[in-house]
Amino acid sequence: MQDCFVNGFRNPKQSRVIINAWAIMRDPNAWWEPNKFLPDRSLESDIDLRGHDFQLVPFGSGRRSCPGLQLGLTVDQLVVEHFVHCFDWELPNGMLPGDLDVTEQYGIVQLEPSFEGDWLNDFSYIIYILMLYFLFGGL
Ligand code: HEM
Repeated sequence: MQDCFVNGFRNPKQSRVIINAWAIMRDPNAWWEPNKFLPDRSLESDIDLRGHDFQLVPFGSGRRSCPGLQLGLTVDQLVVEHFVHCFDWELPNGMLPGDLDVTEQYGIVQLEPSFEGDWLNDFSYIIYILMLYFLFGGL
């Protein structure tokens, strides 16, 4: 392992580098009206989310990208389909979508169990363990 330079910035060996996907997703050079929630922007797009187009990297890119990509996409789709199919959604007490507080909060998502609560309900953690089980033949 060696130090390296990226765009003139020195990265000492063994540095931990965190890609700021939030900033990439809000870069006006990469996205039209980046601060607006426009799901339709994906309809006509040929941007690849498997790590080949760097303006959209939900699963990372390269050798350490997410091995659960296909499972993640499948499960997400199934969950949303079931939610839409099984429930009638509405906001309470005549609330309008604009009344919802969707203010962002600063933070980093970590994949680890919550030992304080009912961690069995932590769906991500169970999926993660299953993935390890299948990958390494049972841990
Ligand atoms: C929509 C769902 C998911 C998203 C958005 C997601 C996203 C990510 C991202 C961004 C990374 C880091 C990639 C990097 O460092 O470049 C990652 C790594 C990883 N993900 Fe996922 N993931 C998802 C679902 C899953 C699932 C379902 C599993 C397991 C069944 C999984 C297992 C892993 C593992 C083991 C790594 C570490 C890979 C490594 O460091 O070599 N992920 N994921």
